[in-house]
Amino acid sequence: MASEDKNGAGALPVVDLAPFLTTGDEDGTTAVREACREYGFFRVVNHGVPPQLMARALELSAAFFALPDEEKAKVRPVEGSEAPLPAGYARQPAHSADKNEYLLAFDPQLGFNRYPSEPSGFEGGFLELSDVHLLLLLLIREELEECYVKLTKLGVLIQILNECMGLQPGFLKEYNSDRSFDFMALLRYFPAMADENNGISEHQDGNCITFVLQDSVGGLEVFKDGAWVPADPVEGTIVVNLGDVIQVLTNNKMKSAMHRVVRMPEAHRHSLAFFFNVHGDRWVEPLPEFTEKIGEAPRYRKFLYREYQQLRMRNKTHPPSRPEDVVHITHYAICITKRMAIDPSNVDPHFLRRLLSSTEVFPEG
Ligand SMILES: O=C(O)CCC(=O)C(=O)O
Ligand SMILES: [Fe+2]
Repeated sequence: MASEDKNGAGALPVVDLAPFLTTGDEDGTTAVREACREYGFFRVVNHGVPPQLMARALELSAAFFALPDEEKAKVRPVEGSEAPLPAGYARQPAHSADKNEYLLAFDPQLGFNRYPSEPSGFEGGFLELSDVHLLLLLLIREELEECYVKLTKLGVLIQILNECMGLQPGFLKEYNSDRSFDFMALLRYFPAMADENNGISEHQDGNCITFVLQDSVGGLEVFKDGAWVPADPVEGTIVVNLGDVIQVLTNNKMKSAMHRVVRMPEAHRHSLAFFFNVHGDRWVEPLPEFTEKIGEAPRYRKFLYREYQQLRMRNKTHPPSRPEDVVHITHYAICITKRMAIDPSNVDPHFLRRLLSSTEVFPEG
């Protein structure tokens, strides 16, 4: 089911979902489990999202971002506009930023996605430029909504994770059965400057699982074994990364993947990230299978997902001036300290280094 990615396209394990999607076969979860325990990233093939649809979604996204700002502002819930937005989501700046810009899309059935009304009068044969824009936006709606629905289905991965975690069959499926907190972000990154190439700083996603589609430019990097490894584009594949919710449920046994995006010189990069989320009213806490049943102390206190999502959103809308005030999952970490008598004048520096890097002293975020 899974194999190492040997084609130089970033050292991500590759998971073939064909057996699982066709027969529900959950064999071969070992490699997924290892990938999740090591650094929380893998790549899926035969995932059920048609490659032409993926390519088309990225193409149309590029066409969207190439529109003038005032056309984009009609569908983006920008500052000052009245476009609807689910509670807790930030409005975006009306003008292009210097590193990246994005468009959020929600479940088409929730009615938050905003599109212009049907353009009329095409029969006349002559299209005003703005009508061309309208037509493009309608096309974008159709294809992106199809892509959204297909990516929602990729959520079956939760059942593979359930197996990997050794949970009761169907537990995660039920825990994560509501889809109303999912959303998708279309992203465009600007070309790197001579002295600055940050696209998105290193971070862990706060959600459950993220699916990333990317064009051929590259720039997504994963932190693995103390180094940044490129998750290079491989046509037709989807990059999967685990988020904080899975890390908390497994009491740190599975990793919320650390990643970042580096901008490339002379090229815009387009990607599409689908955030598979638990419902905001769900309590998130380490499961008994990873705590009391194995005699381990919980490393996080329980929290409502909605509360964490709002704190994370606040990081974006009101960025704290001190980096230590940015909210990460460590906000809920239970610090397990060890009391011991140490004579500071007589400490072996190797012992001290090991002690300081011990997750029992400073739980990882
Ligand atoms: O653009 C990408 O490849 C990843 C984006 C990302 O990490 C995020 O939006 O959280
Ligand atoms: Fe991310």
